[in-house]
Amino acid sequence: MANDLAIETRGLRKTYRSRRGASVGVRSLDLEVPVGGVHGFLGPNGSGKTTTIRMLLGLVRADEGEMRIFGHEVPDRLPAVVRRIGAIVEHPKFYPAFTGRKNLQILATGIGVPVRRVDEVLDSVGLGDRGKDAFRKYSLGMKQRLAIAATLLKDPDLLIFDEPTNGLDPAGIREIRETMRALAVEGKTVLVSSHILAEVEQVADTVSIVSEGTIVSQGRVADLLSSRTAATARVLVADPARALNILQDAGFVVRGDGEALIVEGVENPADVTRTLALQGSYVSALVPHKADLESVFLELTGTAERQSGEPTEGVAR
Ligand SMILES: Nc1ncnc2c1ncn2[C@@H]1O[C@H](COP(=O)(O)OP(=O)(O)OP(=O)(O)O)[C@@H](O)[C@H]1O
Repeated sequence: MANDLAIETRGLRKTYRSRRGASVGVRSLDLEVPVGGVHGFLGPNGSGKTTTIRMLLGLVRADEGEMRIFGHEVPDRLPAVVRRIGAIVEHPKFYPAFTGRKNLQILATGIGVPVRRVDEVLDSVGLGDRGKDAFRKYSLGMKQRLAIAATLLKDPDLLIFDEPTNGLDPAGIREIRETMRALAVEGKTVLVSSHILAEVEQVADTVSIVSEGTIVSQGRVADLLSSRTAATARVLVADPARALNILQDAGFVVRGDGEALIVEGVENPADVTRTLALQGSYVSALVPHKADLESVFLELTGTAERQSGEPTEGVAR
């Protein structure tokens, strides 16, 4: 297994059994999360993200497969690596009447972390000047950032956040996103699960896309997109009707789209501009049509959450 991975799973399988029958949590799940940066763990509801995270943290037992965190086999070697992991899996409990700072001081004392660390972690999540306010006065986004601050007390190398933006408004989502980005800049590895692609797309360096309990694609966001770049170009010219004929005569598959032309199967955009220029038709703009992560996600998972009217940001469950 590779050393440059913060998390690695091989052939992970978990089936939940009850009197009502069996339900597959994950099946042959091979996850690879590189060290450093934000990794988006993406998939529709029920695709197995929480099950995977709970298995990694030793909260649920896998039926089959291997898991490693920073090279340590888990759950067997979890004690060796647990100090390097901070996780939010469920809503953490804080005392509503105590200030954010007081809540963290209690936690720090409980886990043997120097209390001076509290102000550092409040600063890290942008709550430095709100630490003296009572927890009950916090917005949902601030509550969630306090939860993130709590996971930072031990100064872990790996942070695992399961749907951290659930229930937050767009401003809260943005704050969490900025917090995750800042953690990645500090050199941490952040695994963040979400079923709302737009939340993760802007912040993730790498992603894995899970569908029905198995990984259907993973890697750098840029690579995932470029591997699926449709070789289609949108071309603007002064005289589209004439340019359309020129390109058709040269063998291009082309159609009109209002003032523009859409040219399919373009391996090299310069071929289009050269062909037109040779006939005295000059291109004013040529925009390659790239796939976005949304279409890749929909294609791979077969879901259409946004198309069914679900908001791209905000509460979604
Ligand atoms: N405790 C459980 N008992 C029985 N089935 C379960 C249990 N937990 C999860 N499952 C099933 O396992 C599958 C994966 O669920 P999981 O919660 O891991 O998905 P998820 O991707 O985290 O989805 P969500 O975003 O809705 O939390 C689902 O079909 C779910 O119904």
